[in-house]
Amino acid sequence: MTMKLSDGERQAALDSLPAWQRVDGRDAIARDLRFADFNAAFGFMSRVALQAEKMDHHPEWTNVYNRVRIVLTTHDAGGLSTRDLELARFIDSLLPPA
Ligand SMILES: C[C@H](O)[C@H](O)[C@H]1CNC2=NC(N)=NC(=O)C2=N1
Repeated sequence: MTMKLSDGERQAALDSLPAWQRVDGRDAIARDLRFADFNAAFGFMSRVALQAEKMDHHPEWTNVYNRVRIVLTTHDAGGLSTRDLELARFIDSLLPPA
């Protein structure tokens, strides 16, 4: 069973993922992105979607034209887990350094 991160683990994880912010009132992290156009945004989302299926771990996200907001949390654990960190690192690996 996936366990929520402890307070210390959460802080260390956030320190290691500078492009991600905590979400107010939730044990979750978010990253806001802007692409050149819808095609670029949707191409990125497709790559994330394939990885999410592989991991059986899925983002909460919204897309408006060239903007994508991604929120990661582990529903089964009721908060952030190592699965979110793994998916966040994969997402970061697709993007230029922040
Ligand atoms: C049954 C299935 O394995 C689970 O519901 C998976 C699917 N994707 C998931 N995604 C996320 N973000 N959190 C989960 O707890 C989760 N659980």
